[in-house]
Amino acid sequence: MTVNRSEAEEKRYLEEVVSKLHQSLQNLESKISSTRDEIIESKRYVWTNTAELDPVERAANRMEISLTIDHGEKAVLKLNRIQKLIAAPYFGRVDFVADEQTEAETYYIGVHPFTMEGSQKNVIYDWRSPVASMFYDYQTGKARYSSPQGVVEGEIGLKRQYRIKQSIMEYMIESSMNINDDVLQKELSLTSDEKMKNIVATIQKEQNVIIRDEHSHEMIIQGVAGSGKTSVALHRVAFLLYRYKETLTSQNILIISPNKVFSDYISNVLPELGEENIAEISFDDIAAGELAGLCHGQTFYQQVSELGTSTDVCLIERIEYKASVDFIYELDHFIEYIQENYFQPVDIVLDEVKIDQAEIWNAYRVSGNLPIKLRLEKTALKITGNTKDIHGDKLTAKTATKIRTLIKKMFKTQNLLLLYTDFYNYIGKPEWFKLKKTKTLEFADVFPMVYLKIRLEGSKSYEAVKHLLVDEMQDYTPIQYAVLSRLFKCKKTILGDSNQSVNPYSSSSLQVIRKVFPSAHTVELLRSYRSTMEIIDFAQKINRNSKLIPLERSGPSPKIFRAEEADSELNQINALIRGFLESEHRTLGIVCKTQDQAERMYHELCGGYKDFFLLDYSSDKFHEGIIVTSAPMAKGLEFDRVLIPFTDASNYKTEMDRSLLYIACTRAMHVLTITYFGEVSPLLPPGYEEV
Ligand SMILES: Nc1ncnc2c1ncn2[C@@H]1O[C@H](COP(=O)(O)OP(=O)(O)OP(=O)(O)O)[C@@H](O)[C@H]1O
Repeated sequence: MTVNRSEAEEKRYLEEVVSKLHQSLQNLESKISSTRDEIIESKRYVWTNTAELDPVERAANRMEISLTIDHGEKAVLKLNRIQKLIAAPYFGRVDFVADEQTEAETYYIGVHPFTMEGSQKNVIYDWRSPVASMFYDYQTGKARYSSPQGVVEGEIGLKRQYRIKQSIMEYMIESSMNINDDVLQKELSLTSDEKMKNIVATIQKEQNVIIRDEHSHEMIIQGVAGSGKTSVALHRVAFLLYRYKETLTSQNILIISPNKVFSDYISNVLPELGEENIAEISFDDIAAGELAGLCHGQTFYQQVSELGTSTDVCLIERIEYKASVDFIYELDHFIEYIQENYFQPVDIVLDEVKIDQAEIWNAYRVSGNLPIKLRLEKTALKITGNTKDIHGDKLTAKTATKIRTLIKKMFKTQNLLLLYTDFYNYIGKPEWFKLKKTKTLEFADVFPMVYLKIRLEGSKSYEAVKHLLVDEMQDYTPIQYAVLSRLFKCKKTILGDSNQSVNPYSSSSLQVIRKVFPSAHTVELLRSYRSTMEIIDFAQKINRNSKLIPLERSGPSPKIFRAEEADSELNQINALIRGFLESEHRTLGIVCKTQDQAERMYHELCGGYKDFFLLDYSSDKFHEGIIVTSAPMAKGLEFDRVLIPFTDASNYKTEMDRSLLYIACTRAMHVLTITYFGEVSPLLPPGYEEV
């Protein structure tokens, strides 16, 4: 029998669920309050009876207090979830009858699960539960899901989606009406939030496959702009934390993110899903940690800024070479070469001890494929362990230390900078290694150096990390991935879009990344959710990706405004800002090509507006309001409206500029406007000029 068939019945049922939730909330509140009293009382007891209690009793009391605190904290967590559920208890429903059963079960699906105290029956199922997967994977008709007991086959008789706000049902949609698109359209037409939000109510089938994948050791997600890569990766984390709750905690998951603003922007998603946030680190942080005390390096963004203005072909040549897969092979060859040729043993004659160079060489040869320093260590230990002095006695500690030092010195040099310089001599291209200043590397040399260091010394391990997320994969070179593989042996989810590189000279295509991770499972996301069809269409004319499928959501056509004079471009921008302030939209991104241009723009407009912010490489917060920034910084973010200034032919002309322009355009959800003075950039499509 189908329960709650009509809308009126659904509304009544919702009231019933909300009332149960309130009841549960009250119970929890009184439980928390009595737990608090209990803790205070226990502490007072220990405090006032300290003198009489023996150490065992004191320890037992402390243990009891800590257990009670633990229970209290769990109750507070549950209380927070119940409070959220009261506002929106569930968003979906499936009625499913398993093949061997006669009656359909009704499953209401929400962000968190809910069971009344003392009852076995779930009132609300967690969106990550096995049965909830059918909500994302099937319409009505034949369906199946995998449970820990095996695959369950059957039929979905009814499927519904709801939008509930402040405990009130705003709408409910039946599955027969192409629900996904309808509900999605409604969700996507809303104005942006200050932070990225969860998408549990509208996860799409192809996204669900990625979220629930349990088997891939490495998963690569190539997705077009706005296809939900970042959202999906975060939901995947939430799913894995649920699925492997016994062995995986948020402390075991690390995300390599492009910058702090991006980390702040995504920081709401996991807490919204009831999970703790995960730690983040940038590639620059990893390099700084590995090279601490040895040398400094230019950062990725400093390199991008330099390339924004430099046309130094030698610099570009150096960057391109070091961003190739062949470069890793050559560096590996060099490391093999020095292993064989830089170790030059000689006879040791010292303190009544004589060791033949052949013996040392043998010990070195059988010391295996270890990082060079460890190999030398092992060789030295082996020799000192096996050697006797001329009287047949074991070596004294002092002599053994001297011999170990001598053996380690038989390796030509362990100075990293010297070794790295030697590499370029070895390949016959000494001119390809240039320091920016004393002990400061160009960014293109930072990760080769880290790689060399790991091969020389071994690596500081990140063993606590059991799952690594890498966002914006296109901006990382093969050597960076080679470093990752050595530092992180854990499972990885790697995501990005090859069309959104902020540095085309060192970007990695999907094919290249697959060469580095040949056994990775690769998936593509082709549907774009962020921008209206008009904005997607415009962006596609700048950087075509024939595979991209826009979601059918319409809005105003992008506009290009030409300023009559240099000064009037600023007037035009002020008028567009006023238009934004009068609209219902909450975020406007003024996205310049470079950080210098963004700073200039910020200072020219500053003072005129409140909620006006500059996002630069040192920023760490994403704000609502008017945000002036550069395309490299805006990567990964989104705004209701985007305004791209200075799009004249001299500012946007190279392939790198094309990529930056594409990134800037695809940050817009609803409105895109472009301004310029002089000659329009040839990268912009014709037919959008406002007259
Ligand atoms: N299934 C979905 N339901 C609702 N919104 C979605 C869905 N998938 C993606 N979105 C929305 O689309 C927008 C883009 O998502 P996200 O930033 O995760 O995409 P991305 O592929 O990482 O983008 P980019 O590479 O362009 O930075 C976000 O507003 C996100 O909430």
